[in-house]
Amino acid sequence: MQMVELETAGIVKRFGTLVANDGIDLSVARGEVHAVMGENGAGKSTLMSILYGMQAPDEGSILLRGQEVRFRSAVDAIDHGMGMVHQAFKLFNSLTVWENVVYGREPRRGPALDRRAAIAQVAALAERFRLSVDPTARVGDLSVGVRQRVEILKALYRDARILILDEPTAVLTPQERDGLFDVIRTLKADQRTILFVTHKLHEVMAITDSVTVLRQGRVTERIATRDTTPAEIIRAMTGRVVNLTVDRKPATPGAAVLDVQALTVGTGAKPVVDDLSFRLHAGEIVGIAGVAGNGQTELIEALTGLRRPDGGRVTLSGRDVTETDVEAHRAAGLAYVPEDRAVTGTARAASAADNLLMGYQRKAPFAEGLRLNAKAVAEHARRLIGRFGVKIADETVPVGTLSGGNLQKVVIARELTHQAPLLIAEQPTRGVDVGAIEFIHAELVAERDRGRAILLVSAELSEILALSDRILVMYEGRILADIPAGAADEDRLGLLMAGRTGQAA
Ligand SMILES: Nc1ncnc2c1ncn2[C@@H]1O[C@H](COP(=O)(O)OP(=O)(O)OP(=O)(O)O)[C@@H](O)[C@H]1O
Repeated sequence: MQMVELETAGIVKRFGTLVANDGIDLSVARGEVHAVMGENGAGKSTLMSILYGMQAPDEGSILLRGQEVRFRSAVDAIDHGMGMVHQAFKLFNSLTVWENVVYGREPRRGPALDRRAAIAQVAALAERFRLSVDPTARVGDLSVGVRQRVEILKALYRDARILILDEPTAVLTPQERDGLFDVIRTLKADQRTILFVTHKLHEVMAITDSVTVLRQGRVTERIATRDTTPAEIIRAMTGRVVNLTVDRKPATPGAAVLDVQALTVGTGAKPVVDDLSFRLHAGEIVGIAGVAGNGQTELIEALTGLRRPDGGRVTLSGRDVTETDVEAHRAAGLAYVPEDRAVTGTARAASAADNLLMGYQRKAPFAEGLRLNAKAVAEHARRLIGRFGVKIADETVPVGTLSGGNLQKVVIARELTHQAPLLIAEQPTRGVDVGAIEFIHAELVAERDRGRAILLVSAELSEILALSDRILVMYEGRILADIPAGAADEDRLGLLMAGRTGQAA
């Protein structure tokens, strides 16, 4: 009989009239990898933030190894052996790996920080848990996958017995994901307990021992992974059957909507975007695959008017927009779903209605002279909230309190409903649940079939493969390969994304 490491009994958390956690019982054995799943807004993040001491529950209790605990803060939770790797890493980019890991708990020799001991301890910890990382490297120079390892090291350095991983694979390549899974296995062998929050069913099946499914703040399923199936988990999450494959006919591309010629961002010997050319046509979805940090961000900034390129030309619907700003790009026919929904995608303090309108307020039927037609704005918002299944009380609520996935739906809803010839969608389904992924994918394909040109940037290779008619692989600022979707698979793309053309050919 395995020992129970973590238990919750009847956890309740309310926000006004909304019950985010409605009596949650969780039970996780020591050394278990336990998945926590549920639709957007089901209450996963709320529960994790309670387990990590960031919020106090209104009711219920947490038991660690049979003892009831009450965390007063995250520091208190850490002192009790809790660790958490957030989706947005909390590291200092200008500091080294070891400085980040020991920060706040530095080994000392007398009053002075013992640098050598710190580096040695971090190196030993990395070796023990097979977290390959150079302790003296600067964090800002590291890839996303390695930075995630630094976060895990930070938790282990504080002797985390229970590690919460919040959608840890969202930004990883397949190879990095496999590396993370190896680390998880090593942690498990050392009797560490893992809570794995994810929307990805294949990962749950691959790495976890058991699953708790939440729905509207309640547990609808608690089962050993080997005794269940993805379809059963989906039913527990959504109460319905979800189609995981995208129905899609071959594309019939029309005229070029976006023409990028010799685009360069950055100067010097190695620009971030390096002499890059491609065309995107009406009625096709072109996917950009690449490990974060290979120039995709800068490419998209240059294509959307957020940044002036240092060379080359961008033509949108026949207009040269190279030197123009975002507004001019929008006017020429750009819709844009940005990667960072919380910062550039939405205004957190503004209502859902305002967020669903943003950027389009001067168009009919919303503009009435210099004023807004409030009725049209509200109706438009209510229609989109219903159609996209945004979980929100009504359109007047500020979007800052929405769960991550619901915020993403707001951005997608806004950008899909305006008939711009070009849609640039960055990580369109990051953090959204299976049901919403099914819906968003079907909408993107429908938009393509209506003749839109869609540029899809995604770290999710299965998404690139499911949707793209053509795939461009970016590596070090260049397009390393331009392949028809039929000729691509995860392994080949993974190798290309790591810059390895030889093996992939
Ligand atoms: N500070 C807050 N104030 C008001 N409501 C909140 C707050 N935090 C969360 N909520 C609400 O609680 C519910 C649960 O949100 P939570 O973030 O826990 O969901 P989730 O399962 O993590 O969703 P996702 O998969 O989208 O991240 C949502 O309806 C959300 O809008």
